[in-house]
Amino acid sequence: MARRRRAALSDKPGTFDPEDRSRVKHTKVGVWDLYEEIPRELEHVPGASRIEQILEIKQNSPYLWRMMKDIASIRSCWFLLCTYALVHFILSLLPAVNLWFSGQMLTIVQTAVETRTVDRQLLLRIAAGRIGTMTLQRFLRLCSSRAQVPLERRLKQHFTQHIFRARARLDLPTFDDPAVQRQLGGATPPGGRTVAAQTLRMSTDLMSACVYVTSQLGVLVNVLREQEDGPLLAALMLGAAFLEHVHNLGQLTTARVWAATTKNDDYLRMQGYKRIVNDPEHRKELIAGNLAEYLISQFVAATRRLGDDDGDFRELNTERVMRGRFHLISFLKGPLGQLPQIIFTLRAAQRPASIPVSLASLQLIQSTANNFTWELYKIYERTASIAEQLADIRKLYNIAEIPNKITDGTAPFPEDTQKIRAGIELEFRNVSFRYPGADIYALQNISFKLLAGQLCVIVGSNGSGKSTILKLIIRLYDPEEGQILLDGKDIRAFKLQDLRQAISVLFQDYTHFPLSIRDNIALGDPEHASDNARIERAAELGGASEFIGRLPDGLDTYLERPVQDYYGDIPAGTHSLFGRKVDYGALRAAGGMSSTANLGLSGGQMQRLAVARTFMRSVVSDEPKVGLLLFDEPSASLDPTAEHDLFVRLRELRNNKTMLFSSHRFGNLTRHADIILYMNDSVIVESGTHEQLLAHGGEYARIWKLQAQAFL
Ligand SMILES: Nc1ncnc2c1ncn2[C@@H]1O[C@H](COP(=O)(O)OP(=O)(O)OP(=O)(O)O)[C@@H](O)[C@H]1O
Repeated sequence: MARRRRAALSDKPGTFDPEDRSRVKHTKVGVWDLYEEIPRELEHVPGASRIEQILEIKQNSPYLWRMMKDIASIRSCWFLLCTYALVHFILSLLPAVNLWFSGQMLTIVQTAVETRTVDRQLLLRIAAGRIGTMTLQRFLRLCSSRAQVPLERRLKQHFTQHIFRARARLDLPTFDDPAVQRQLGGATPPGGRTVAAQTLRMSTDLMSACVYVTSQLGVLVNVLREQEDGPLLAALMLGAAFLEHVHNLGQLTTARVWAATTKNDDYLRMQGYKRIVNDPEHRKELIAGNLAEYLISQFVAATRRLGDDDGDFRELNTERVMRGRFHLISFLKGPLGQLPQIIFTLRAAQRPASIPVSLASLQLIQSTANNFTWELYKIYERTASIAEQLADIRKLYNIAEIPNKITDGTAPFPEDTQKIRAGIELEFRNVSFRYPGADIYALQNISFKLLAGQLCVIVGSNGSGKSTILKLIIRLYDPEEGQILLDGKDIRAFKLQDLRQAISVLFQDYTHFPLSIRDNIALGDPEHASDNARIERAAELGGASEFIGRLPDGLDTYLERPVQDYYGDIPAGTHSLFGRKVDYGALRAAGGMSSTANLGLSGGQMQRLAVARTFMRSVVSDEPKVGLLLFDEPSASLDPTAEHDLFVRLRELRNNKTMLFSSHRFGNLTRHADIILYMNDSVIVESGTHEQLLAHGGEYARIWKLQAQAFL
């Protein structure tokens, strides 16, 4: 397995401070600044970092065992796994068999030179044996690739499910936590191959290397036993081969903790210019602003100023490492490699009567020694990649155990399922809350009570905390202080599953899933996802039926295809393929543009779909499971008629459900509200009914008059 450079973030504790000159070495690499950590322990002891890696391997090896057990438990993996391992075991023995044949062949030649006779039988057997091993080798390679493909596919399926499950179960604050994101990222290494497939290859490579080394050693001992001066020659040859690898060792021992950055203004701006020119997102401004000529001249000038320093970090760093390879040993290793032959020749000249070994066997010993040390060196050199691989396995398993920050409750909700028909009572008691990592309170000492079946509208300026109230009710986050009660009981006591089942929420920043419109609506109530009648009714109530009917694929239209089409060298006249517009540059996807832009759905239409999904959950159902409806600006993108229709429909359909709206609009809804909360700067400033607040003549009354005048 090729050695993979650890560029990812490690999950080790501690920090890395590039400014710490005592611990970090700084090197200029073109426009880049490379900071490499000097290993803390045994800094000047060669191989110290290897010891560290070996300890890491030991620590993580139980995870390898767990993965092997998991692999073995996958359907029909056992057979494939055994075949694959056996094939590689035999394959790694074959070089030694070949070597043995070579030795036999040399003996025949030697006898032929000395006695002028050839043992034909033996020669034929050896020839047949060599052909046999070559054929077997080809056959085994074929078997290996036949077993490897399905084996890796099954591993990928199994561990993709593992990752999917691990990600899907995380709650919002946990998922948003940068440390968790880093942990999740670390469990899915770049390059597409799964950790399991890489582990499989690593394990087989390692097994093959061990078998290879042992068998080569066997042959070497066998050959040397028959030679008088063999041990001396073997020592010389092993020494020469070892020297070659010592030279490489120096190259490959690089710091494991490092970081590179660039502050070069020209380089940064050039990358920015490239993005502007490549990204379709910026094309409008580029053309409208007549920026092309300016950008070209700036780009050319920056390239000129940078000269040879311009380049991606990896590219420049590789060049730097390659330059460093030429040092003394690289000049010496050639002549040193010839030393055994020179000594052999000198000894032969000194004592021609007792030439210790034939020149042919000398070659055999030399190539065996070379192979032997090379494989040994490779095993040693692999410790770094084995340590990394085992750490990857640990990370893969650990993501399934990331604890959620929102802890689950134990009490069922509602205690009496029939009671939900009458709505849910909601109370906030002195609730204060800050978003994770924020210093400022989003809610401060919020208290209000909503009786079952009441309609509440929260109004207030941007950022005053309206949406946050809704997010706390559904327990996306928990309050820092205070309590939220449903039917008189703290919501933290309830089972999360039950709580979220009883509440329906339409977020202001709702998202549509990259699925068909049908699935998007159906996900409002996964239990009835295949009930088309319900889906159609929800679409109708959401005011979405009409425009859905005009789409060529109707409910089966994909809002955003989760899979891109791939194109080869198709002629430019092809404007559509598979019923979709051909996107020649594939840049649209690269620029993050969704295909809803192609669909041509307006913001209001998208909002109607979101409302339809909410209706699927809350009002289409015959057996009411939802008792509290939360709407965050549900009409922000709707025209006045659509907004009016939506509110009328909502009031008609809600029965006794408790409803809570966050809104910027006064009038349409607030007039019907049992309670209005007027918020400013994270606190409730005024509360009461529309009439009460108008009579109060405070901020609510002032803004209501302002809005009313604007529409008069
Ligand atoms: N995910 C978040 N992380 C950190 N701070 C946030 C987050 N979401 C909101 N905030 C902050 O919390 C405060 C309240 O935000 P909230 O979204 O509740 O306001 P809002 O009244 O709904 O505003 P709007 O009318 O613009 O929707 C704001 O200061 C906002 O910047």
